[in-house]
Amino acid sequence: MATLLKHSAKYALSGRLARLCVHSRHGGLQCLQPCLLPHQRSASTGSKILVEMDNSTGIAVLTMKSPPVNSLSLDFLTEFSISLEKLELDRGCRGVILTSALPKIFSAGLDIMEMCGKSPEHCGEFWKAVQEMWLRLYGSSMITIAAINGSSPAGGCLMALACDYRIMAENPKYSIGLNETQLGIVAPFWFKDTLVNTVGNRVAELSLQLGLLYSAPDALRTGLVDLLVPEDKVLSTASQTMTQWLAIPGENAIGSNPRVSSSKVDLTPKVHMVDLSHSSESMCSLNWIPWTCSNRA
Ligand SMILES: CCCCC/C=C\C/C=C\CC/C=C/CC(=O)SCCNC(=O)CCNC(=O)[C@H](O)C(C)(C)COP(=O)(O)OP(=O)(O)OC[C@H]1O[C@@H](n2cnc3c(N)ncnc32)[C@H](O)[C@@H]1OP(=O)(O)O
Repeated sequence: MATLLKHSAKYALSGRLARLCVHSRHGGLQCLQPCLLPHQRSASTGSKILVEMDNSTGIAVLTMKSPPVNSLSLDFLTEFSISLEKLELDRGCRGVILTSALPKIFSAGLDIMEMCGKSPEHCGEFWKAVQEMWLRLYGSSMITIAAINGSSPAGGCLMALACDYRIMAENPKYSIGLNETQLGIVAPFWFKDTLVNTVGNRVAELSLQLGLLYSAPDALRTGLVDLLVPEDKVLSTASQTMTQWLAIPGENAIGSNPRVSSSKVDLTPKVHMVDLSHSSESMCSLNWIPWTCSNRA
């Protein structure tokens, strides 16, 4: 299922985002305002996300800047997906580094306020935006690297897992993991699949059943992250790593889409986005009963 979703991700725009993108073409989306910086750099900043594009390297840095904890609200997720889609459509952009402007926090995951006392319609829209974020990141044809410079529980961890590579600050106070069961909720199957793809069945099984949050060193040990570096080196290491990844042949490979790197599969649209909001494990489904769902990998 994850593979299917990944393949469908790049080309599928669900309702809200599609509407906003059309809206933006008419100049109505006020949150993304481009401005030019020296040295072939350009930047666009919304209220929650800063995108800095270096045209000489093809590397964009997408910085989450939504205090206090970069929680994934509907507005945040919408801005995030739009930003990523813009980069996806920019043929000059080949790699994206995802990081946080906030001290000590990468992302606190889904915004709890979005999940309390809201209408079913709002929940549906919110949940669709969560899916969209994941589909866009996981299915991106760009190289994606998470520069994890703070704690990253639950949905924050999912964001990092959806990237191709994870570099974390080696601060033992920072933690990362899918801790949903500790909150009395179940990580949906596609969260689970993303974790299994990274750490394997047994580690994922234990992580999900116990809702484990790993310290940075333990995250490295389990394979949840790929590299630990001193805090002040997270971003520079991510840039260096990105440069190495981008040097791998791919762009001119026979039959390849010039935008799709060698590490990515053919993303020719074949299927449309699966509406997970109607799945039995979705928060919006009438059948969604958290304690009956299994997290077994
Ligand atoms: C909770 C679920 C409700 C029911 C949902 C029902 C159905 C859902 C079905 C399926 C969904 C399954 C998937 C879920 C994925 C998720 O992401 S769930 C969210 C999980 N997130 C967390 O558990 C993170 C909780 N936060 C923390 O651990 C810490 O805050 C932190 C991020 C490590 C930061 O710690 P620190 O000490 O620096 O700061 P504070 O704790 O003092 O927090 C500061 C400030 O931020 C607010 N806040 C923290 N996390 C969130 C959040 N996720 N959403 C919104 N707001 C958050 C916190 O309340 C403080 O606010 P203040 O008191 O107003 O200053």
